[in-house]
Amino acid sequence: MAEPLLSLSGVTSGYGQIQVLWGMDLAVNAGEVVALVGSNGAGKSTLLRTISGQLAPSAGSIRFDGTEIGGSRPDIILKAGIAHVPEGRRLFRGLTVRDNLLLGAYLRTDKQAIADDLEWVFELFPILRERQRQDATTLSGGEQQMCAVGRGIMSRPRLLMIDELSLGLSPRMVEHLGNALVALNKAGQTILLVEQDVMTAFELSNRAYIVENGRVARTGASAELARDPTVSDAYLSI
Ligand SMILES: Nc1ncnc2c1ncn2[C@@H]1O[C@H](COP(=O)(O)OP(=O)(O)OP(=O)(O)O)[C@@H](O)[C@H]1O
Repeated sequence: MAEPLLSLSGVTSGYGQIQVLWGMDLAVNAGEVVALVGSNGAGKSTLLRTISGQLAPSAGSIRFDGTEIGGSRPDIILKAGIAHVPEGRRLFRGLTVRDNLLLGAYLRTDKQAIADDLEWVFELFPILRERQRQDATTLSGGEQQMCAVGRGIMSRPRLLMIDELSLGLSPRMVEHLGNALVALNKAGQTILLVEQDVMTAFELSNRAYIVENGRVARTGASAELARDPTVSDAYLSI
């Protein structure tokens, strides 16, 4: 079998003296949607930050497309093809929706392809086309999430990582974003998704990892995990 697009083996990481990840193993194959679920503080965001280079792993290996990227700078990792949509969206105040989206393409020089990708983002999220000249931080929470995901898409990543897609959003907005993710994946986008809402995570993904205390507690096909009563008893209420 081909090597996974992303593979982590024995990754440990944290913040100074505080160790959060204790030997994480994880793989994402090209074309998959993989979800990370687990309670608050389990280490899911820390894992994404370690993959995208905001944190350097203290041990273990992170391979992307056959190359070791663990400890590389964030811009190198972005250039290698990993985009990180952070928790809390982090849009730039004082910049329009359009300029926030274009910032996602700041490492690219292929003007026509950038224009095509902007059009693709507007197709996925038509409200962003309407609001493109508005300050991005004046958008509603759901629209800001669309803009943050769109900014990630604008780097034309081979792996799109999204932290907390549904946090604080209405069910209708979550459905809308979920549909966009399905469309993106159908177009070939590989996605690693951190999602607090376990059922949404299982519905949107092919496989899932349940993270507990910085370790993988369970992994498997999302459809099977969703049917497993030990999983639903333990995690559906978090
Ligand atoms: N900047 C930081 N400095 C120190 N400790 C941190 C920092 N960010 C997170 N932590 C700690 O790391 C642990 C894991 O946090 P992390 O945000 O990765 O969890 P999570 O699984 O993403 O949960 P949540 O959904 O609540 O964000 C927590 O104990 C948290 O307090």
